[in-house]
Amino acid sequence: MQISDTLLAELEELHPRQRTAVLHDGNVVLRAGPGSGKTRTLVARIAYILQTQISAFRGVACITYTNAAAEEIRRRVLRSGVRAEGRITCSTVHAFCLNEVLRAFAHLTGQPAPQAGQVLSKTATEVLLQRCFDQAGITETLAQHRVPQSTRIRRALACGETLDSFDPREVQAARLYEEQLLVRGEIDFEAMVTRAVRTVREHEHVRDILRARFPHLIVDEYQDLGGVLHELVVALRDLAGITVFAVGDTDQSVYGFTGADAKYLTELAAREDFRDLELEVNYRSGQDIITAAEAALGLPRGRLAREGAPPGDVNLEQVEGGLEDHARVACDLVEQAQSREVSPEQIAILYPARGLLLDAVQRELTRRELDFRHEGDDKLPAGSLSRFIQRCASRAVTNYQIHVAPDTDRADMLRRTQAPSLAALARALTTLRTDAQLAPLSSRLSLPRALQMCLDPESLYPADAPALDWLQHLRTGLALDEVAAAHPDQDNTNSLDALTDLCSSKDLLLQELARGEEVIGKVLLATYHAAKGREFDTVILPGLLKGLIPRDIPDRGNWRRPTETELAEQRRTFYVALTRAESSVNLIVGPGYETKNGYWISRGPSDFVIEMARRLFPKEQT
Ligand SMILES: Nc1ncnc2c1ncn2[C@@H]1O[C@H](COP(=O)(O)OP(=O)(O)OP(=O)(O)O)[C@@H](O)[C@H]1O
Repeated sequence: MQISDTLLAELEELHPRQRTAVLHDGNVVLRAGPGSGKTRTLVARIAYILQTQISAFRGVACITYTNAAAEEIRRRVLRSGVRAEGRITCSTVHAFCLNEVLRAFAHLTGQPAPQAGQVLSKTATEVLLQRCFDQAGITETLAQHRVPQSTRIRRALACGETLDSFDPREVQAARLYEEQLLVRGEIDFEAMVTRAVRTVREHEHVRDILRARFPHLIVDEYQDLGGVLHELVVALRDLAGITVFAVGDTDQSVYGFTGADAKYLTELAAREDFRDLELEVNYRSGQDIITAAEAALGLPRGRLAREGAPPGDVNLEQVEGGLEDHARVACDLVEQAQSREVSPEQIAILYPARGLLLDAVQRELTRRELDFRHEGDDKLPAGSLSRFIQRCASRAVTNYQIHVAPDTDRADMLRRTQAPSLAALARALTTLRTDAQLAPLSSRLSLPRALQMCLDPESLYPADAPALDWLQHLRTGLALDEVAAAHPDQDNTNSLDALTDLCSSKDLLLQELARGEEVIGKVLLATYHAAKGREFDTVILPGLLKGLIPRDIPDRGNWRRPTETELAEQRRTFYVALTRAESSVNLIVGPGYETKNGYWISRGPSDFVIEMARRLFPKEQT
């Protein structure tokens, strides 16, 4: 089979080790540090397999940690000149389990596929868990604070792991919860995976069909998988004979609180039927940034920047006061970067967790009229339908902005725009309809046309038009009520009405609906976790204070110091944040901060920064 020129050129540009990973005929574990081109290699591998290794009737399944990562990988594979429409199934593990296993084989396994509204929303999950807590006699804490712990117990139960380290009452509550799901005919995101594993293990014909459809499985961010997901991958490998390509970095394992464990990546790499490959060059960051990040991690990996890369800056800023000072300095740094012509979307202000620091930074950005995008802003309803609507709003607003821009700016705006394409939106709507078990809107061609008529009409909606009118038009034009009514995910069944209520009660403008999705011209404000997998010219880290990072852990209504394991995970999260920077990373420290009740906590700078400085400058007093 022929390789396209684009893919050939890409293979030539890759490092020989990356190329080996792409071309290896068999299972691969690719372990590598930040910025080493794991994602780039993974994309090339998918394109290579689709073009040369399997027939046009077969495909590749790719499992990623987030929907955004799935969309990005699909976009990049399609850009590499591969005719892959319909042959690449790129989704989160939950979507994979629901659509490719539970739904796809419901008729063969006799297990009913989740129907409208049966996939519990976050709130419904918490309500049910609370009932199980009550039955198990747990009164000292609310169930909503223990969801991650309950998830960990359920995963341990599903994998048959020892439960000794858990509170027996919480184990009982988790068992009750599982029973209740079955009795009520409901499912939640966790149960999707456990039921999918059981289906693959117990049904040979399911395995045969899966292998025929997807002879290759690609898994990104493997270090963030928990035991159940690892079981699924192992079952697909050992029982179904699917070739696995797993990518990850144990140093970037940051989801331990949900039961994820980097040991599964190490286990896979140790297997004889896997080729274990490592990448050593960091193509993203300057050498000074890499060295500082490794010092913060406390593990000198000795990774090298690409040859000729500028060393980059690591700046330490000390403030005298509390979080308001951190916010002021962070905004000064944004303005300085902009004066060096770094575009706003190349600047990220990252924070460890919600709270007073985030509030202070948001206030200061707003006061200075610095346009920013706060990711994780959960004022809008959750769920894939709500997100689809926000992406549509983003396209509508971008179109309008380009339309009213001076002629001279248009070419540049078009080049830089990251508003979703009609094709991407059409794919998202098709997925929503498939999940809701609805027939396609009509013929293949008419879906992009229906989208075009809603989003790019001749007379465009101004960015400051009321969002309500626009949303009503979209609801009808794309038959979204049908999707909401039939969708199994409760978040989606509720979100359309919730969004409409919000638009009318808060008089939201179209641009406010689009806000969370717009990128260009906006500084990013996000958690360390949300910044994972991304890169920015300049990274600003305010609030590096003991108590905030490493931060204390809420536990049964109180706060406690992190355990060793939690501390190590927080350190890795800090490492992830540092390694997002290409040219400049800015650490802001100070003497302490004021709590909500006005108490001054003077615990000084973060231990992570102090340890980092000691390792970098062992002879100097820090
Ligand atoms: N062989 C290469 N030559 C030049 N640039 C490369 C090469 N491989 C990757 N890059 C670039 O390095 C940057 C980081 O790559 P990528 O995002 O794939 O890394 P990653 O390993 O997935 O990072 P992380 O784990 O930190 O998310 C990207 O800008 C990518 O284009």
